[in-house]
Amino acid sequence: MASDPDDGALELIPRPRRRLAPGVVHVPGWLGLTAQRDLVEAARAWARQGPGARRATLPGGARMSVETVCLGWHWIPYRYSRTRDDQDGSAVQPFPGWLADLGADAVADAYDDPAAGAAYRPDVALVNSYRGDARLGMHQDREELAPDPVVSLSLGTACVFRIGSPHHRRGPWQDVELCSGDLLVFGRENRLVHHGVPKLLPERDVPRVGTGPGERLNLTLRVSGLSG
Ligand SMILES: O=C(O)CCC(=O)C(=O)O
Ligand SMILES: [Fe+2]
Repeated sequence: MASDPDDGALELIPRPRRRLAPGVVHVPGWLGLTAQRDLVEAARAWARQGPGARRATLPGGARMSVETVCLGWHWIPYRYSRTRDDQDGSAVQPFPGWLADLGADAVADAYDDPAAGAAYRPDVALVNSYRGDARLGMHQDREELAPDPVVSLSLGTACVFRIGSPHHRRGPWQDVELCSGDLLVFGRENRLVHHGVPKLLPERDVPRVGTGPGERLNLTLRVSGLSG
């Protein structure tokens, strides 16, 4: 991703890119400030449209603490729909072509594999907003029928991102800090890795990207493998 001129000042201590496990790559500061601000603005517009973002209800009746708006396919625990069945039933918002292009760049960069990037056409995004004590329990992203990687982009307040293995929901796991602008890709043999967000790190400085006080936004891009 092209960097923009005021990015360097924020990275006083450079954080190197890291391969956390086979197919799992963390690229700190992948998005420049302008791109971060543009994405936050886009996320605000998506959350204003129609019935807006919502805290999804889990099958047991509990509500998630994270607020989500979906693009392309609407995710309801644990399935996809073209309509917002747990809201007003309206059609899900379209998945923009420019976001698919961004996802393709992300995969190409993270895997250092232009062909993998060119082949990547995500058609689902979950745009998650975390505030206060919001967190996300350990889970797998497994409602998709396609094997393609998941691209995650973080904006605003930093968090602890916990990543384990595809085989066990409990540890061992690694805790990684995801900061504004960071890219994380998980795919290949770790496409079904267990992961979650146990807490936000609001004490961290956050670049002014347009998120609310203490707010973290995360976009996950996925290939549904669904048609229709
Ligand atoms: O917020 C994050 O970093 C992860 C989000 C996530 O795992 C999901 O939406 O399935
Ligand atoms: Fe996930």
